[in-house]
Amino acid sequence: MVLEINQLRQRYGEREILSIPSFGIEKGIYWIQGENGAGKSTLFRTLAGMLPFEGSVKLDGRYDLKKDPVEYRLRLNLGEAEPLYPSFLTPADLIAFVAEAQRAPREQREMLTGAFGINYLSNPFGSCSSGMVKKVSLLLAFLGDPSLIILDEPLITIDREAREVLFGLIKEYHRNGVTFLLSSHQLFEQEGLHVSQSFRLKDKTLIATDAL
Ligand SMILES: Nc1ncnc2c1ncn2[C@@H]1O[C@H](COP(=O)(O)OP(=O)(O)OP(=O)(O)O)[C@@H](O)[C@H]1O
Repeated sequence: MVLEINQLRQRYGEREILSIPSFGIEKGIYWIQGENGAGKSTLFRTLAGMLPFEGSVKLDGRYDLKKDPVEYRLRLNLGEAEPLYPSFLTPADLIAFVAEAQRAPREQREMLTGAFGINYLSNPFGSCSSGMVKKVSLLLAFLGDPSLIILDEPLITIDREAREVLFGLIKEYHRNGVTFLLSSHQLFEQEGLHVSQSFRLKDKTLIATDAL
């Protein structure tokens, strides 16, 4: 299995947000739905190793988030819904930093920068449009050699052209064996993206739904 979750519990203070007894997915493209506040972003941040949690999460049947934190993080990339970067930082610096951390080759970095048409790499984030910030965050999610890419609300603020680039990359990476977890309040099927299965985050857990 690409991703395996067991007895996952997540809370903010006293308030429990997630309680997932078990969940697993094989290779594919998955759509995670859920009402506002259901806990999608919390789940994604937990899976990306950004929040402490109870339970276990494993990638590729062997990399345990708690026991193999570096190997695990090299194989899971998260594109956040509303990325926030320090205003003084430039896209060029951030891309170089993440590329190094994810051991991404220079050609991949250049291919992605070109694909998203990201110019003005040296202007700090403070002067970038929200669409540009989002495009940089999406680019970062494709760096390296991930098994799983999680994109939280990837379609917000990006224009039609960037959306086409994004769907092209998802399809290409998927052909090369990468699994995707996507959340969106918009329908992916209308964009020509075939989703393997869809899940709904409800009552703190993930439930399979065939109502696509
Ligand atoms: N850092 C935090 N501290 C305390 N509570 C939080 C924190 N982040 C999120 N929450 C709460 O946890 C719940 C789940 O939030 P989350 O952002 O994960 O939901 P979501 O499904 O991504 O929602 P949306 O579709 O609106 O983006 C919400 O009630 C939210 O207010």
